[in-house]
Amino acid sequence: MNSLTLTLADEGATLALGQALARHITPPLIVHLHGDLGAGKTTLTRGLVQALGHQGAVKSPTYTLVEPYELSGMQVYHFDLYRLSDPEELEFMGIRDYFANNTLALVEWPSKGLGILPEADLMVEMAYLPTGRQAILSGMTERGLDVIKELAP
Ligand SMILES: Nc1ncnc2c1ncn2[C@@H]1O[C@H](COP(=O)(O)OP(=O)(O)OP(=O)(O)O)[C@@H](O)[C@H]1O
Repeated sequence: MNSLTLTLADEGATLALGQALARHITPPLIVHLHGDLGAGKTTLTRGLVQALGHQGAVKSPTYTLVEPYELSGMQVYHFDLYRLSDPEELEFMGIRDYFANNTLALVEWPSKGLGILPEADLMVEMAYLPTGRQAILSGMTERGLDVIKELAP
């Protein structure tokens, strides 16, 4: 199975998916989070980051581009590239240095970094449903496919 389609009835279900991901993720892993404004990308990230042990709030780093966390012995970077006007800006911030061995990278709006942002292991596409949200998870590499296998019911 290369992908998994899930219906998330409410915010709690999105948080629970983040928690489930936290249980099955081993770094290095790059997760791209696609979806319109308000589709639930930050909520999913919050569930994941808090399940890894972060106690405080999790906000989208829209202006700072990246929020770093050190959790469960790994380096976690939460990117929000919404305000990136040119993918070249990622070169200036030394993007490659963020994708080291022990790193989990969660990237909102990866389409803004096209061509420079490293490819995803796992792609998550969030979309609106008449009630709630849908999440489609796709494994893009062996490492990403392993996560899908673990998550599959
Ligand atoms: N499965 C769900 N059903 C209904 N509402 C949800 C669901 N998941 C998250 N939400 C709600 O959707 C709203 C927007 O979520 P969130 O901020 O995570 O979106 P986002 O994709 O990060 O948006 P942006 O691109 O603007 O940062 C929040 O109020 C959140 O509680």
